[in-house]
Amino acid sequence: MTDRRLLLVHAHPDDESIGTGATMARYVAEGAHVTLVTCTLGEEGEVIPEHLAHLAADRDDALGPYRIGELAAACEALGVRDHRFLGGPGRWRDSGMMGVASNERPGAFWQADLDEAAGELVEVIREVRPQVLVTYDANGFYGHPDHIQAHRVSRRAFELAADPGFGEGEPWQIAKLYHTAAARSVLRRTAEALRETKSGFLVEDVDDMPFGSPDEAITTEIDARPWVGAKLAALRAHATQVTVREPWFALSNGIGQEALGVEHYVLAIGVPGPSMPGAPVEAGGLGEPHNRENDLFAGIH
Ligand SMILES: CC(=O)N[C@H]1[C@@H](O[C@@H]2[C@H](O)[C@H](O)[C@@H](O)[C@H](O)[C@H]2O)O[C@H](CO)[C@@H](O)[C@@H]1O
Ligand SMILES: [Zn+2]
Repeated sequence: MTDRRLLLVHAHPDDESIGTGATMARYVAEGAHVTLVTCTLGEEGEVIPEHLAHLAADRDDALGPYRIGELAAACEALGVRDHRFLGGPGRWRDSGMMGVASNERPGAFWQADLDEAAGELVEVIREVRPQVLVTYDANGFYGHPDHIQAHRVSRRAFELAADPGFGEGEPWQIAKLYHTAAARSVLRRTAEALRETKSGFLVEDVDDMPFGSPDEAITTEIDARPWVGAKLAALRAHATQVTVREPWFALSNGIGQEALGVEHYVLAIGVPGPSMPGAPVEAGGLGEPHNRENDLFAGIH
C-alpha cells in the first residue's frame, strides 16, 4: 500500500517515545506519513536533573515550554516531521496524576469538554486523512487522567470525523484504531533481566505494575528492532522525564524498563490483517504460535 498515513495521539511529551518510538521511526523510514498529536505540554511533570528542578510547576512553572523543546528533539530523532499540540501549544494543561489537586484546575485536560477537544482532533484527521489511528485503551494504558482523556477524545474524534453532519471539511473514515499495549510475559521477562543487571534502576514486580495485558489480548506485534537506536535517542531527548542507561530507561520513579524494538498493540476497531511470523521471544516478541498482525496497515487496500 502506498501513501500510508499514521496518526498517533499521546497525552504528554515523552509518551510517544516510551510506547511507540520504534514503531514511529520504522514507519517514517518506510515512507509513511506519521503525524503525532500531543494533548498537553506536560507542565505538571516531575523534573529529574537537579539543575532543571526550577522549571517545576510549584517553582518557575516553566516545564511546559521546556518540554516543547524536548519533544522537538525527540521527533527529530524519530524522523517525525509532522507534530502538533491538540488545539495549539498550551490549549489544555497537564492534569497531574489521578487524584491530585491539579486535576481540578481550570484548563486541565482532564476538565476538557469532550466534543470541543474532539473537534480539534477532527480538524487534524480531516486534513491528514490517516488510515490508522493509535492511542491508549480506556484506562489510558496506566490510569493517568490525561491518558484516559486522550483515549476518550480520540474515540470521539474517530466517530465525528466520519460524520458528514459534523463540522467543516470532507468526512474521513479511519480504517483501523489501535490501543498501545505491553504484554505481561514481556514485562515479566524484562523485570527478571533487569534484576540481574547493575543498572541502578529499581525493579517492579509485574503484578504491581499499573499496566500490562495478557499475551492473548495482543493483536499486533510491530518488529522495529532496527530503529531501537532512534527510540533510545528520543528517550534521551526527554531528559527532564527519562534517565537512559541503555538498553534500560527509567522515569522519575526510578523503576527500570527496557527500551524494546518490538512494540505491541491491540486492534480496537477495524479488520485485522493476516497472521504473520513474530519476533523472537528474546527480542521482546511473543514467539509462536503467532496469530498476530505484523503491520498496522495490514489488510487496508
Ligand atoms: C509517562 C507519563 O505519562 N509521564 C507523565 C507522568 O509522570 C509521572 C509522574 O510524575 C509520577 O508522579 C512519577 O512517579 C512518574 O515517574 C512520572 O513518570 O505524569 C506527569 C504529570 O501529569 C506528566 O507530566 C508526565 O509526562
Ligand atoms: Zn503521559
